[in-house]
Amino acid sequence: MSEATLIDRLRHIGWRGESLPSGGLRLARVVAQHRAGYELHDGEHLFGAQPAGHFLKRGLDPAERPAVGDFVEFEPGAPPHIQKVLARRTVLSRAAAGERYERQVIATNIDYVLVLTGLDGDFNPSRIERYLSLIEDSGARPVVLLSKLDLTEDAADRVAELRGRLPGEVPMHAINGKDPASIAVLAEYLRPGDSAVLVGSSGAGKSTLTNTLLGVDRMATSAVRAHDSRGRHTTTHRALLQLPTGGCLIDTPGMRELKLTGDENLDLFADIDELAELCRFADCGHGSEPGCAVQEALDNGALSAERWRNYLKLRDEREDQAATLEARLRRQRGGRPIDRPHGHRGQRERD
Ligand SMILES: Nc1nc2c(ncn2[C@@H]2O[C@H](COP(=O)(O)OP(=O)(O)OP(=O)(O)O)[C@@H](O)[C@H]2O)c(=O)[nH]1
Ligand SMILES: [Zn+2]
Repeated sequence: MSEATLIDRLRHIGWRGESLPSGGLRLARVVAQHRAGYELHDGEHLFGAQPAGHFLKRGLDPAERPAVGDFVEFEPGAPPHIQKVLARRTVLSRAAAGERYERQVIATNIDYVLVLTGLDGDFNPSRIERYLSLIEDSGARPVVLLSKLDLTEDAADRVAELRGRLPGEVPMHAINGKDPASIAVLAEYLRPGDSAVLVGSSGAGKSTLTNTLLGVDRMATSAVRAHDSRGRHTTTHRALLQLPTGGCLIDTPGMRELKLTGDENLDLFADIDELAELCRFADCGHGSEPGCAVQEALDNGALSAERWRNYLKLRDEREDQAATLEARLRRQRGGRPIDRPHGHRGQRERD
């Protein structure tokens, strides 16, 4: 096969590089990760692969291991072995569940995160703010999608409420996920070579919208559903979908439970920080202190009580994560010789 064809195929699944690897290595994208290994896609075929030994070394920062979305150089064979992870253009991460702090890479090289919420009972601005806070430092751009426009009578009010709450630069679209007209609305985020992930709670309409974007008819939809119940196998099939618009959609189970990492600035709430600067006391607790600018804004409606509560919640969660992270770094510094093999590690994590 010609080099041009290989490059063209890789570009369709989001590769932005110029030249293919030499020395017998080949290039592919990680589309799924299982306990038993990785699934790679080269733009044409899906196949299993194992990480080379150096990725399994103890003490290696988990963030350096191959992750969903990565472009990797692999050595063909049975099985193929991943040798190298190419530089990532964006990294989505979250705090791993559990008592021990761990920052986990969920997906890389994602251009757009489509945050989907139903305009019906699922509508929840606080959840949208949580997603946006997580995406904040990833390099990926968030797009807020409000589904079930056709089912909701007060859609316009909800859209206006959210528009007033989110920063103006975050694109927002109210859609009917079943209507093929949505494809045109979303096409600018799904252009050839772009990668998107679709996140949102159960029932928000992720499968429905995915099928619409794929142009799958109803029969095929139920076939996809039947597959879904079989779990792991489905992830394989649906892990990287090449859409007719030219972009690709990455479906990773990692996006389902999202915890802050402790590194977020909560930029979304910068106005609240500015407000707090105006309080009479520098250490104002924003409770019953006189001259509290936050209370004043809550009283006169400039700041909504719900948004304030969500800010406090996300801030507490971030502080907890940051404290756990700090404690872990201290343990690492204390417990290891200075001349340790991965000396760059602590440095990176402090960034
Ligand atoms: N009328 C209408 N129904 C929708 C729309 N989006 C989703 N639905 C319906 O809402 C229900 C849930 O949609 P799904 O696509 O299964 O939701 P999901 O986000 O994939 O849910 P999980 O698979 O549990 O994560 C289905 O009955 C869809 O037909 C929409 O925009 N309009
Ligand atoms: Zn105050």
